[in-house]
Amino acid sequence: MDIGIVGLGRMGLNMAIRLSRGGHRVLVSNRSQGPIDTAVEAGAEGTESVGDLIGKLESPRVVWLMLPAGQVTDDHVDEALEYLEDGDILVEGGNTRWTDTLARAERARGRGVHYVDAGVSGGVWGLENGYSIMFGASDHAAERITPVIQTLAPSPEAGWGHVGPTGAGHFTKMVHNGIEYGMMQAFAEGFAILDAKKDWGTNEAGDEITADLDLGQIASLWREGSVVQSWLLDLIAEALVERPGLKAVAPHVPDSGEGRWTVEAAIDLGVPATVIAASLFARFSSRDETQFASRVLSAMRGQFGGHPVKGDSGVDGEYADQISDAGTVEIIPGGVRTEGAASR
Ligand SMILES: O=C(O)[C@H](O)[C@@H](O)[C@H](O)[C@H](O)COP(=O)(O)O
Repeated sequence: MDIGIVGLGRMGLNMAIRLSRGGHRVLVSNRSQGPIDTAVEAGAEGTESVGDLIGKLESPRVVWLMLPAGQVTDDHVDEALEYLEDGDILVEGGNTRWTDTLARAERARGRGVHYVDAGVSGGVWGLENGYSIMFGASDHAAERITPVIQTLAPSPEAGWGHVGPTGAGHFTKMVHNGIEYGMMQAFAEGFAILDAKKDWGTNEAGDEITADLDLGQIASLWREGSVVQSWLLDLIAEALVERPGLKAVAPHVPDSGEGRWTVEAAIDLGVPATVIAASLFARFSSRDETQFASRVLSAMRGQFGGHPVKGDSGVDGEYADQISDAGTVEIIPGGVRTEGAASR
């Protein structure tokens, strides 16, 4: 069938290619020309603008926006609605906040345009493996877009679904990503514990035995037969085998909003989401350069207990007077060991 794809970033370009390979007539529009050329090589037709793309589609038209969530998507929804007509379908496949989707669907309804919100998972691997697609739509729009969904999905029968009315697609994808945060955090913490373990007691001669665990080996062996086997684990195994220690990766984890919205939804609905909330806050901690909360904690301990307080440059800090009273400070895994410290 005819479909127009607007936005040829990491996701949109691969989706356009997969749809072209699947035999659909795919028209593409993008701000820069390079991705258009790549899509055209794969069988798509390039266009000059959103208006040009919509003008060349057969009615009733199906236009799929695949853009970064937020203002860019909002602007393109309005632009597309200028050209779309009664009975046309506008699909929005970004990681959009579901409440924004409802507002945009309202604007589309005012022009007689069916609005479909598609949660699309699979990342850069989707081109070859297919995308998991969860979409919200009216029954009419769902039926009309099913042929393209089946081509994008891992198979025509599986990995996709019409999950509810408009809004339900992005709501479902939001929760999917909340789960993703929790699973990622659990794997990350498990491997951090494995990485920290070095001491294995003493041998018969009384010598201490120390040895690092091979995390790449452990991740790889878990891939087959273990309860925690998963695609995320596959990716961890590849990363740890190729880059042991991950020294080139900064311990700084961004987020695009889905985890925050999942926690907000949990609060609105009164549903406990302890793991997802903790994993979201762990990402915030990774970016907290000031570590102010930890400074407050350490200062309080120093004040109420006379416990040693480590300064920014070793033991010489703002609380150096307390430190000298307390003795030397040594940071050890799992806590602070002090020598000669007056303790209560
Ligand atoms: O299902 C997926 O394919 C991913 O979830 C994908 O959508 C993307 O990689 C996340 O949006 C990253 O989200 P954060 O930036 O919030 O980690």
